[in-house]
Amino acid sequence: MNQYDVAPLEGITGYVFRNVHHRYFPGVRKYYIPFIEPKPKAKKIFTGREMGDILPEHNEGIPVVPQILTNKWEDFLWTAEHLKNYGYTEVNWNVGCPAKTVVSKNRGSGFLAFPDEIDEFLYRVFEKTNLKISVKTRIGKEDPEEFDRLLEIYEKYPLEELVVHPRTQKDFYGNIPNLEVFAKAAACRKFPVVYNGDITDRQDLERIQMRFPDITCYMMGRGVLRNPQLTENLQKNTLPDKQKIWNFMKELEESYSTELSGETVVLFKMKEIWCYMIKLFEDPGKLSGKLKKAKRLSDYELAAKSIFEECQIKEQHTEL
Ligand SMILES: Cc1cc2nc3c(=O)[nH]c(=O)nc-3n(C[C@H](O)[C@H](O)[C@H](O)COP(=O)(O)O)c2cc1C
Repeated sequence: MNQYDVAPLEGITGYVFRNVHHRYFPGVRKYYIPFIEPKPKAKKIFTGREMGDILPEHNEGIPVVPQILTNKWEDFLWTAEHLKNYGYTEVNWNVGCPAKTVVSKNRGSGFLAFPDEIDEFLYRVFEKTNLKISVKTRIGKEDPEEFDRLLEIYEKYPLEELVVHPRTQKDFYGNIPNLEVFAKAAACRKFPVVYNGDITDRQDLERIQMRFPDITCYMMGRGVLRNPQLTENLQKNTLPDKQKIWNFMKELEESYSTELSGETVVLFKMKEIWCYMIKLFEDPGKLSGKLKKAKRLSDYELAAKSIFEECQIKEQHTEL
């Protein structure tokens, strides 16, 4: 039986999204919390956003894993110990983020260019903590060939699991996931390996699955924004149900309106999801423009409702 995880998507899959998603589409194995950046010198351990995301009362009954973004093992351990105080038993390390601001500081996938430092980082972390540590990685900074050495290092440590997004930092979200390189991770017997990248429907999943029958766990990010029912559709072998997705979007908007202050912020949050969700529909045409231009929630709601009422869900596979 396959299992499905929801990827960390900074600014999107926070606790509000997570709670509504879990209510509508239960059965996700793990929801990853978007990255937390250690701030050992700051007055507050966690920012407001980070705190909102990790509070146990914001995640009741939801399987969540927090994620840390740093290239300093001391800072990782410092934050991980604080997360332990909130009841977390597993922490994920982000060596995948391709954003320029992160990579320029040799963090996220920028750190992949320093394999010896990665080795030292993991050695220190495993030496000093009994928390379960999983890693979310890309296959290299510049070149997919870098993955051989990286995998060799990962295999030295008892990782809880290794999530692999088979692109380099340089690929960003271009090119297609490199399945030849992913095959090397899929052959690993030291720890479970999770596939992540470009899964939007059953067709995508089956393509990966045929090639890697031993991989049973899949993490999905943008595909869940395109179709929030994706995890359920894959679990139950069903197609997207417009009414259910509409109800989900309505409740998400209500939850954001309760948790956030100001119509503009809620509008921004909903529109961000629509950047991906619009690709679920056949020919949204002018309605898509109306939704993008909406300045009030009432205008947004009208445009969103019209798309759900007037446009068919695409049967054919679409790019993300
Ligand atoms: C808007 C956005 C925010 C993201 N934030 C994070 C993050 O906080 N931590 C992380 O490890 N990856 C982050 N990612 C990467 C995703 O988790 C995922 O690895 C990537 O989107 C590929 O998977 P997908 O094709 O299923 O979307 C982010 C991606 C996007 C598009």
